[in-house]
Amino acid sequence: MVRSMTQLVVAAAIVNDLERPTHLLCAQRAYPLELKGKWELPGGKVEPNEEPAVALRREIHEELDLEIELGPQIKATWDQIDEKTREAWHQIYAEGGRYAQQVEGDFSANRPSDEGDWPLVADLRMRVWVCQLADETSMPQLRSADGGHQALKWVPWETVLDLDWLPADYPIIEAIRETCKR
Ligand SMILES: Nc1nc2c([nH]c(=O)n2[C@H]2C[C@H](O)[C@@H](COP(=O)(O)OP(=O)(O)OP(=O)(O)O)O2)c(=O)[nH]1
Repeated sequence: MVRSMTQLVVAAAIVNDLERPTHLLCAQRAYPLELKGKWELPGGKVEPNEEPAVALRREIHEELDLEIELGPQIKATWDQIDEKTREAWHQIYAEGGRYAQQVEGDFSANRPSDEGDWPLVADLRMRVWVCQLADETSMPQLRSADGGHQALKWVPWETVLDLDWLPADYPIIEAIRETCKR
């Protein structure tokens, strides 16, 4: 198992109801410029010595001012970044930029992980849980302190894959949808 060299990202697939999920909360990135406009799952990088689940609650609190209940983890169904995803990242970073080096990096470092993490660009992997809002009456909205996103929306399973997701997210969103529609 090789994973010590990679940075762990945690993300929440927030659904309207863990028992009967019909909609997924999708977030649109505002930065960096290369990723602006792409959709993703809210979350972010785990800090050194931080528990992944704690990091996820922290990120969701910082970004959306929400408390979440964690449901099942969506484990990776594939373990290597594929050619299509790599191509897509290359296009995004064609002009260079803050993360360009990650895309040029050694993808083979992103090996299968016993924890079920999904491979992203070169030195990132992502752990994903299906979640729901702890208080179902709360309305997700962007905090002014969350400079990272420009929009949020609840999207039904039927159209969720029509969004312009970050390239590595397509198989992840598919797996979330399959799990939730079961
Ligand atoms: N949050 C999130 N990040 C994703 C997804 N898919 C994907 O490729 N990523 C990538 C984009 C970024 O390169 C990285 C997450 O970094 P981030 O910028 O959100 O992390 P952060 O909030 O801790 O912010 P920073 O301190 O690094 O600026 O993972 C996703 O669905 N959600």
